[in-house]
Amino acid sequence: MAADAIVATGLRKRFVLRHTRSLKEAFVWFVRGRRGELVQKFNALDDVGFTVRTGETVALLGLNGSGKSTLLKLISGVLQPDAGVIRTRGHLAGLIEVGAGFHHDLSGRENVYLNGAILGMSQQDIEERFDSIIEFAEIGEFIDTEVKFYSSGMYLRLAFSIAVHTDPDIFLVDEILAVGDEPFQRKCLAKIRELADAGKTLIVVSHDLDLVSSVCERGILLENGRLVKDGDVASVVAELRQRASDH
Ligand SMILES: Nc1ncnc2c1ncn2[C@@H]1O[C@H](COP(=O)(O)OP(=O)(O)OP(=O)(O)O)[C@@H](O)[C@H]1O
Repeated sequence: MAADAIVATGLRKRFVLRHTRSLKEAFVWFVRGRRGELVQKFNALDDVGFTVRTGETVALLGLNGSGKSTLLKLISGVLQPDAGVIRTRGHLAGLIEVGAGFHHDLSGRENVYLNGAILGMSQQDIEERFDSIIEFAEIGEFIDTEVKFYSSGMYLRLAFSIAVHTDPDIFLVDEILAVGDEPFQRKCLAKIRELADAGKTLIVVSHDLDLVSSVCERGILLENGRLVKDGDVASVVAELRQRASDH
């Protein structure tokens, strides 16, 4: 039986909704003995729990602001939950914020080494995979150009290529297809399917419901930070479409 790749229980993430208060509001708050909170907070995720088995392909679905990216960031460890526990097993990689680990003043080549190291590759791993990373990214002669001059598509290509070359057990994908052109989207998709066929665990966030239906077997639906449905992708997509039309 497959092991658990991700176990999440009782996850809560709170964000500040409003920082600024008028001087009067701040004064009233102060003279009333600082009761309540001066900043207004809300739960971007509230009591979210689920288990993903190794090799499962899961789509995180929901309308804008429902908490999908926040959940992905908790899984990746970029953010820590305010309550609850998240555990992952194996090497994790993915595209959460495209090129987040990139250093703007460094060239593509230098960023491959930097990013590769951040994602857990040794110097030797990177050297061995370097040509393949560049070839997949189709960066060509721009490899020695500083990445601040890259287009958003070029950024995406390089970041995606580095991430897939780290040989992850769990691959997280957030709206990857948004900035890539069509040929590159197809290539990414083929790579993602290849990872899924190789038994890797995939977590995908996308508003392209046809795409996630074709890539993922399971769907998790979030609404206002709460998990409202978890099941086979077709039924969860149908539920989301229903809720969206009632919206
Ligand atoms: N760093 C932050 N500080 C404050 N609020 C945040 C922060 N990150 C996210 N939020 C808020 O948390 C809520 C959930 O955001 P999140 O990006 O997870 O939603 P999403 O489902 O991925 O949305 P979308 O489909 O629009 O990408 C939103 O209301 C968002 O404004």
